[in-house]
Amino acid sequence: MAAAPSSSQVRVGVRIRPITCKESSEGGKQVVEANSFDRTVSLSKRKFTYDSVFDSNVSNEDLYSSVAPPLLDAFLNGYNATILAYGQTGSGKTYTMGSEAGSSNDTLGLIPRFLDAMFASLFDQKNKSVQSVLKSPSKSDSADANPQSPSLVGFKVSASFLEVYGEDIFDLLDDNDDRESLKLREKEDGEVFVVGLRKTPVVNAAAAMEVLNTGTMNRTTAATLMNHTSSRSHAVFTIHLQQTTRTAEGVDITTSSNMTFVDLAGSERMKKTGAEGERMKEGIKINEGLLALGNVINALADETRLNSGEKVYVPYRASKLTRLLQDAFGGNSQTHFLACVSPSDTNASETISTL
Ligand SMILES: Nc1ncnc2c1ncn2[C@@H]1O[C@H](COP(=O)(O)OP(=O)(O)OP(=O)(O)O)[C@@H](O)[C@H]1O
Repeated sequence: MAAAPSSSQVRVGVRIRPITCKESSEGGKQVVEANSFDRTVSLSKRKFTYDSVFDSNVSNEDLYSSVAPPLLDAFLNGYNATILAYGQTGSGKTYTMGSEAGSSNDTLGLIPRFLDAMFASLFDQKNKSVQSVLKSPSKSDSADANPQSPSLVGFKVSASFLEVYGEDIFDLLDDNDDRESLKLREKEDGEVFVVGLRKTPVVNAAAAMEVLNTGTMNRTTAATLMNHTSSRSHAVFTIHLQQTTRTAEGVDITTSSNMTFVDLAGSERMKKTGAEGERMKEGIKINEGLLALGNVINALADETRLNSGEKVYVPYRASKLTRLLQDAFGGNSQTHFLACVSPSDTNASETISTL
C-alpha cells in the first residue's frame, strides 16, 4: 500500500464560464451562482464549497494570477506541480488551459502564460548569475557577492505530450498514424515512467507552445482515425526542467522537476449522450479513470486538510491515469484541480455531477 508523503498540497477550484449563444438560443437561463468571497457555488438548493471559485467575469489573466504563482514557485524550486482541468464537453477546459488556436493576448490560457513566466524567470536568474561572475571573477569573490542564495548556472527544458485513451497511452509527439500504445514501468526507486515517450528539448516559450500545438493536432487526427472525438481521451502535457545551481561554496547541484497540465476527458454521463456499443464501453473506461482520479484527489485533499503529517492511503494503482500521475502528485508537489462548468439550466444535471 502506497502512502503519499504528507507535504503535497492539493487545491480544488471551480470556474463558471459565461452563457454561450447556443445555450441562450435554446432558452437556457443562468442557474449556477458563484460567490468568490465565501468560495461557494450554488445550484438549485445545493451549495458546494471550494478552495477557489471563479465566476463568469473572471478573465484568464486573473485566473492565472490566482492559480499559477505558487505552482510556478514550487516548480522552479525543484518540486513537481500539476494543473488539471475537468468538466463536460464545452465547459471551458481548453479555453482555461490555453491550446485554443488563435487565442488573443487577453484570452491566452494558463499554459502559454505559465511558459512565458517560467522562461522569463529562468533567463533572469541565469543573467543575474552571469553578471555576478563578471563582476567578481574569482570563485571566492563571487560567493562573497551573494553569500546566501545559490546561483543558476544552467538549465534544460523539454516537453512531452501524451494521451490516455481507455487503458492505452499514446505519444502525441509521434506523427505515425499507426501509433503503438506505450507501457508504464516503475523504476527501483518507485518512479513511474512511460517507456519510449519522446521528450522534445525547448529553448523558449514559443518552442514549447509549438510542441503543444503539434501534439494537439496529432490528437485530433488520431481521434478522427479512431472514430471518436479528442474529448474522449485525457491529454497530459509535461514540461521537464533540469536546473544546475552553484552554492556559495562552489558546489554544483542538479535538480529536476515536472510541471504537468492535464486536460481530462469530458465528464458526460452516458444516459444523457445515449451511448451504446463501443461508445458505451469507451464511456465506462473514461468514468472508471475519472472515478479513480477523484478518489486520489480526495485522499490528497484530505491529507492537505488534515495537515498533521498523518499518512492517508492514496489509491494510485486503480487506473493507468492515476498511476501515470503518481509522481506528479507525490513528494512536496502542488496540485490545482480546476472544474469547469456551464452556468445554464440546460446543462444543470451535468454541472451537479461535476460539482
Ligand atoms: N471563461 C470563458 N469566457 C469566454 N468564453 C469561454 C469561456 N470558457 C469557455 N468559453 C467558450 O466556450 C466554448 C467551449 O469552450 P472549450 O472549447 O474550452 O470547452 P472544452 O471543455 O474544452 O470542450 P471539449 O471537451 O469539447 O474540448 C468555446 O467557444 C470557448 O471560447
